[in-house]
Amino acid sequence: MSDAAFQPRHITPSEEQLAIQLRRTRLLLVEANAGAAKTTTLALRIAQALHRGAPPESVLALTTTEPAVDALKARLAFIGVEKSTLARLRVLSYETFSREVLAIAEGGTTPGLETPEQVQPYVVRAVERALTLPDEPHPDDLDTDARPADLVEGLLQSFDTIKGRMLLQQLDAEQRLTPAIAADLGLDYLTLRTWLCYEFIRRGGHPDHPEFRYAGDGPYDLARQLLSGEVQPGDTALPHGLALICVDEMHDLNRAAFTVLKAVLASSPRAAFVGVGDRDQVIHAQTGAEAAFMAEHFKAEIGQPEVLPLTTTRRFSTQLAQHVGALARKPYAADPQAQTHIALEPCDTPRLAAELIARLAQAHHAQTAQTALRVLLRHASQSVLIEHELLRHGIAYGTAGFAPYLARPEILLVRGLHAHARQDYAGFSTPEQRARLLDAWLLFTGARVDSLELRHLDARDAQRVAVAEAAASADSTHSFVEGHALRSAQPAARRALEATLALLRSGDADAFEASFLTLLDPHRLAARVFVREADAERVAANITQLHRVALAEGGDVDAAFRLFNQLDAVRQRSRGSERVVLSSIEAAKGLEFDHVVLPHLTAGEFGAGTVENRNLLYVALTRSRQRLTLTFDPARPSRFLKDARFLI
Ligand SMILES: Nc1ncnc2c1ncn2[C@@H]1O[C@H](COP(=O)(O)OP(=O)(O)OP(=O)(O)O)[C@@H](O)[C@H]1O
Repeated sequence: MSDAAFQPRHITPSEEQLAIQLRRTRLLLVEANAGAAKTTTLALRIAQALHRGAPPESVLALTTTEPAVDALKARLAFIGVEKSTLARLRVLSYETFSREVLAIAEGGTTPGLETPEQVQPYVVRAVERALTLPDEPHPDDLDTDARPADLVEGLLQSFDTIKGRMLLQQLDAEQRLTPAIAADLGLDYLTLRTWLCYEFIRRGGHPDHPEFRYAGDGPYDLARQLLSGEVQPGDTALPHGLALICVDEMHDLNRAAFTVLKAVLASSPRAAFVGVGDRDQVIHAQTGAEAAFMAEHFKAEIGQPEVLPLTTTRRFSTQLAQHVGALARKPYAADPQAQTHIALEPCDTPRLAAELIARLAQAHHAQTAQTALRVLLRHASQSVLIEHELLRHGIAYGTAGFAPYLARPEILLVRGLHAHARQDYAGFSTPEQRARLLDAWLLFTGARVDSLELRHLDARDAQRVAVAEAAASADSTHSFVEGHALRSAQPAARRALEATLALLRSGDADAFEASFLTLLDPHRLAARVFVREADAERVAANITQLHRVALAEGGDVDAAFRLFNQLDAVRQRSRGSERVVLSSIEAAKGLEFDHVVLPHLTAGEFGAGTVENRNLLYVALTRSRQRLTLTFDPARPSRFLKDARFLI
């Protein structure tokens, strides 16, 4: 085995980085600020292990999300790890890793459910079961006037916490569950009872594996089996003989993932471990993420780690580091060579901010350097006005973390309402566009496809076939909306949609301005369909923004909708852009961009002064390299601007 240092491409490691790259210690932790080269240094450490002769398959790197997986792979490629080697390394999210281990332990894969809407029926059944169980010792504590469907959102949030923190595994197996114990766990009794019923339904009746797994169930199920001894460290299902185990974004560890990590370490006792994280980047506290897993819990349950520093951010200037340090209330050193230009742009209205962003994007495209401009948004609905402005100027852009506004189901529905009212489907010229439009109609009307000829198919396939047939022409699309989507809509949805259609048929601009949102009532329309209140709010916000944009186009309602159609055609013709991207903050975690624009740092726009919002802002600000542009309404600046000393 050679111990010469791996020589990376593109960078010269600092002494601190080299110390981490070369350290062979069994347990090594690095806690450092955003941009201090944690992911890069983890990549260097992995490359060093390969350089020393470790087979790529003997390296396991775990992290929280798929974007974080991609960020680490990108860093490995950046420093010169060959593509063929990269493909053999195991860089995985906890969820994927745990499900892979469980598939081996259980002898087969378990179906995954992706959305809250897919798990909703199971949660509703669980509530109904909890409310009707015979011999319930505390029936008064289960009293609720709410409909089970209205409880689903809150329950799923509590389930995230129960799973991530492994709350029930903290109790004795024999302990009887009482309202007092529920309160000790920070839950109400109905939630606790429903959780037990939900797990009974999810796991019951299947001898080898659960009926399904939803987000967080991979690490939770594996951790549970590890604690109960069904899977043990050293079992063949777990990898062993690993040379190196790494964890990136370690601040996102929760109890379930930590339990999995402990078993991975115990199964490969000779492996070296390196974990890196930054406690101010915790944005998933609801799933039990806690910085303590890279500090006191680690020490108590795994062992005393060696701790090495990465003291200096390599990404941005000292000036920006001072602002971010003030926000996070911690020291923040930066590379004195790095230059980041910070521009504070007061914009009295969102429209002015959108115009500014369009100008910045245009100038950005005019540069020859292939640099990236990323507009980071707190809410997807904030993109409507900005995208509209970009499209009007023919400026190519992409999106990350959300769909382009003209393709969002609720916007398709509104455009489809207008197309239906006017019997003009010019904006939906291909069968694919009409199929997406019909999917939106079915989503918001709650109408089901119920055709004798399609009875042999399951509900989803039947809908796909029926929609594809109906989308073949504009006429058949119109008939499907009239004869099916509207006719079988739930009565309240149908009333709202028909009233909106009548309004759009009238072409009356004043009525459109005054009554469109009241008649359609997008929040209620969405609340009937989506489980999460946040989703209903998002739908309502998107439609409200579209309405505003339509009004700003002048008095002619039909002309505004024709413009949406034209802009959608522009969007589809342009191949999108990787150089100018509008994105959620979550989708930018772990990444960096030459120019970051953070619009709407205005009171009430970014969110209240909670730790989670502050950490989101911290993540957003620290993505920038050479330029950072912040916009805000000077009459109502966000308090975060003061906390970060951008404003006095
Ligand atoms: N030795 C080096 N010389 C110059 N630049 C470096 C060096 N090491 C890392 N960098 C650069 O520093 C920047 C930040 O690195 P990296 O993304 O690894 O930081 P991080 O701590 O993981 O950030 P975050 O916490 O935001 O995920 C990158 O642009 C990277 O290329």
